[in-house]
Amino acid sequence: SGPSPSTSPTELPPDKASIFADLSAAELRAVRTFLMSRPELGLSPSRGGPLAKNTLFLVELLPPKKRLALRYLDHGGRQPRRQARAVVFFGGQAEPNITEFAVGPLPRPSSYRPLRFKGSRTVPFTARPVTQLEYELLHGVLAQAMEPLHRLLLDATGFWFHNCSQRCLTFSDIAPRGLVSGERRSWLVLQRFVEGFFLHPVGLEVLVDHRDPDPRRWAVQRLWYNGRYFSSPQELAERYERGTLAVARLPEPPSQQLFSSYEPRGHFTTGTPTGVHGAKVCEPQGRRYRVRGNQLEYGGWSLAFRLRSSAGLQLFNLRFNGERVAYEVSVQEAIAFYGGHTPAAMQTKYMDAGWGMGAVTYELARGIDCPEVATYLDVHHFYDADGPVRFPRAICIFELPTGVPIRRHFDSDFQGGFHFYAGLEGQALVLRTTSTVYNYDYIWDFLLYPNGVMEAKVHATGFIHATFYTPQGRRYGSRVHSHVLGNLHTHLVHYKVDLDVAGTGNSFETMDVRFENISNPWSPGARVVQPWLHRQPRHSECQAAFPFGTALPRYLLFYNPRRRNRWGHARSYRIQHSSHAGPVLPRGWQEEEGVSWGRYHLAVTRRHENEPTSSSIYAQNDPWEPLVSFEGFIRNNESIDDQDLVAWVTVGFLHVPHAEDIPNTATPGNAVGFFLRPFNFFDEDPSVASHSSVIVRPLDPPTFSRVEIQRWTPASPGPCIGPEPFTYNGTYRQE
Ligand SMILES: Cn1cnc(CC=O)c1
Ligand SMILES: [Ca+2]
Ligand SMILES: [Ca+2]
Ligand SMILES: [Cu+2]
Repeated sequence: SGPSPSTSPTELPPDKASIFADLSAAELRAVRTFLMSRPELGLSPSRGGPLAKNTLFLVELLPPKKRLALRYLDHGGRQPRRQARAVVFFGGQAEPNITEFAVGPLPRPSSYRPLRFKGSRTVPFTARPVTQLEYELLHGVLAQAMEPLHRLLLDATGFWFHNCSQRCLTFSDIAPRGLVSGERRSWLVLQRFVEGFFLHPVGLEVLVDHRDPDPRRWAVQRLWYNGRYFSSPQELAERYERGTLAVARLPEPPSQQLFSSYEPRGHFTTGTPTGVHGAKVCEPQGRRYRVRGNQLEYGGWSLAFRLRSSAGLQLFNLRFNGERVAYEVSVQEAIAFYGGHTPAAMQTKYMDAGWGMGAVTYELARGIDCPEVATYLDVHHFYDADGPVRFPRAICIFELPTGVPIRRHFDSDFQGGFHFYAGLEGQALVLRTTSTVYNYDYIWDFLLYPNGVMEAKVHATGFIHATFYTPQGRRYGSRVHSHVLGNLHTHLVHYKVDLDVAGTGNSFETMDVRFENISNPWSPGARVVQPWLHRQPRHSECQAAFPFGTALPRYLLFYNPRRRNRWGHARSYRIQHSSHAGPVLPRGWQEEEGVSWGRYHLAVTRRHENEPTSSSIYAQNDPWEPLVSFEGFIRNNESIDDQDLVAWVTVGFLHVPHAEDIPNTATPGNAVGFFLRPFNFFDEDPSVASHSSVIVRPLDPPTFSRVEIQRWTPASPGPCIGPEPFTYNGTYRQE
């Protein structure tokens, strides 16, 4: 079970990690077969047919309870039962609703039970993510509604909608889908379907109410065209036919070198070659990491990983030299809240767990998304499907030469020579996947360094979510092409970090500097003003929630109050943000309730099994009465002294699109994340165990004609074998 390498043969995963492994294709099928066989559920296939039916939407691993997992991992206890989480859309009932079930035991399920959300909240049917079937029906309703506008669309864009085989229009849908809980009405941005269609809005936006399970009752409620609102397609068509409409006639898109294309155009003035391959990653003496099933080992690090369809990468049982640092580190949610002049722009508040963020993990291009020499793993998702869908090369793992040493020193004798030079070349182990949520591509990385540092990082790339340019739009972003506005938006990403620093009993304190003004002990009458370490133990959850708008202390320390290192310091790990985040909305304003985690740079809570995630797949379509209210994790202000703590980390940045976001947002400068850094956790830098160090000492100073080179790896790494030619498949098929 777990990811299956698309290359080297799968060794049997070590037992321990497999309790966290994603469900295999066979297990996913077994869950579906079992649930489909239960007459009381009345399940129908997801594809085709009416919306008003009961369907199995999502199947993924239901991770074991931490208590049972630790008993198995640390105390030789019984292996926890392997279960699945199954999300069922009961659209075929008089009172449609969504119910989640635990199904097991795997691999041969024989029972299921409902899963309860904290507060026993039920999931309204309107909160469900949009399915492929609903999009097909939306497309049909829109095409029908656009018929009266056929002449306008042809005149203004040269493209059209219905009965279209080429020069077609398409659309991007906006969420949230309305203004209050229970609504399901989406603004649709019409675009010309060319390469990079996200950058080709035509100036028409259409609001469709698609709440009813019967699509025959769906209706267009409003339209916006080139700066004006209309109540129906007929009203807009009449204005056009009467010639009283300001028509935005778009230039014919060129047959090649579209501004939204990656095709090379122009040249660099230096004339340095780009028509040949650049630098590559090389492993001249083979791999220095081990992947067995979903267990990853590198240097002192070991961890279990999975790629859950609902939200993405999730690490478990992170240990360094066999000692646990964290029980879980996982991506929770990624949001992008926009501003703009068009209705779609001002409405767009994307919450990507609601868009299958963990399931849109398309094929990684070898040598581009990851080095050629990386290990590529296939995964299976069961998300809005009728069986497991195989995503080839969805994960890659590789050792990355960072190009900067982990540490080095040149010990000068300040007389033209040196006492010694020493250095340790820098590498990190990278575990990577991507989420392509329509226009945007997130590159999700976890990096393991040999000195006990782990880095979580996300790069944003892909197409900006753009809207039709109007002069008023300049208040909300940059004009990036003749009819295109790049709308401002704030990206926020939320991580769950269940640190277990040398055990589950942890406490939390912050540390920064304050200044003291003391009499100078070696110069009577003089004063010394100097920094000193101001430690602030945080005893309760409210004391450990750091909202945007207040400075985050620079040292955020999680420690085991009963464990000290050799020098008498509490063994700690530090969270260090790399982020330029800010609030997406004022606190408490409508949709902000659905992303209350986004109020805080960091919040530290006591861990609870009924607080497994800070968001959900339902937040996007019902942010107003969120099923998961993160604020509720903090509100009861529990003690966090010597408890099993979870750190909830928010990182992000304000993105004001600019001309250089064309054709795509580029990764340099668009990465945020955080570090987990040992702070007196060890007695010294644990990377001293690495045999990659090199020491050079002069043998005959002051002539320095000869040096002694001490190393523990071969003098030369040897040749690099060139990679095979590039290949790419791009498909992801139900198996
Ligand atoms: C449709 N959609 C949902 N999320 C995105 C990425 C941010 O723009 C797009
Ligand atoms: Ca709490
Ligand atoms: Ca913990
Ligand atoms: Cu952006």
